[in-house]
Amino acid sequence: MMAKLVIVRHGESLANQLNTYTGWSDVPLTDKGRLEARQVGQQLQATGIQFAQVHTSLLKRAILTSYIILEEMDQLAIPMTKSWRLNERHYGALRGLNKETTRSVFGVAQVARWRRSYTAIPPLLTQVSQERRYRLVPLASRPRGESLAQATQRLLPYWQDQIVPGLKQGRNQLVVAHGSTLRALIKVIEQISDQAIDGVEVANGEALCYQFDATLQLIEKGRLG
Ligand SMILES: O=C(O)[C@H](O)COP(=O)(O)O
Repeated sequence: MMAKLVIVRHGESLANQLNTYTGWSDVPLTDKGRLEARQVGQQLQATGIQFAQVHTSLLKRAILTSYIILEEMDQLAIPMTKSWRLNERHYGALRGLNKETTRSVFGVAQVARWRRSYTAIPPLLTQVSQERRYRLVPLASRPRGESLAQATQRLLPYWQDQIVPGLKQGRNQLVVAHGSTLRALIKVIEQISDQAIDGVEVANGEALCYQFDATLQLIEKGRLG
């Protein structure tokens, strides 16, 4: 039995527009971001794919992108799971800072490491988030800043327990998440090395489509649009 996994990065957010580090900041979509979401939804609708389940984060830019996609596909009724494990990599004390400004303060090489290396950890916040949405996440599991490697570790249980079983049963899955958590997922699915992952980018509103067999062997990979 074959199943498809479609992974989509949320549309442009206000922070993307302002070129600031976002991470766990809960920023809204811009009008352009909503349009990007609508376009992905229309492209998916045109393929005729039916999803069994949608997975997204606890951040509204991804949640709203999911809703817009499902609305375009007339599939709003499918089960949706929101998990902190799909949240963007936590950018620690960099969040809210302008990416260009940090290049002039910390240097191009350091910023490139923070943004694309697998193991670089950004400067940490002094406290974990106390927001209500994370109340079910143990304090010790809440990051104050993460490397991509650390974000991959907290994403993996979700992938294994919530996404893989459906794929093995031949049920198509949609994941709407963030630049770095999708890089983590792509790394796991395509078995990309720690070094090579620094060259992987996912744009706002970009969708990748994977086809698996019942043993989770990757049969095909495609890009939508
Ligand atoms: O959290 C962010 O700032 C963005 O989602 C992704 O950041 P990046 O462009 O440094 O990968």
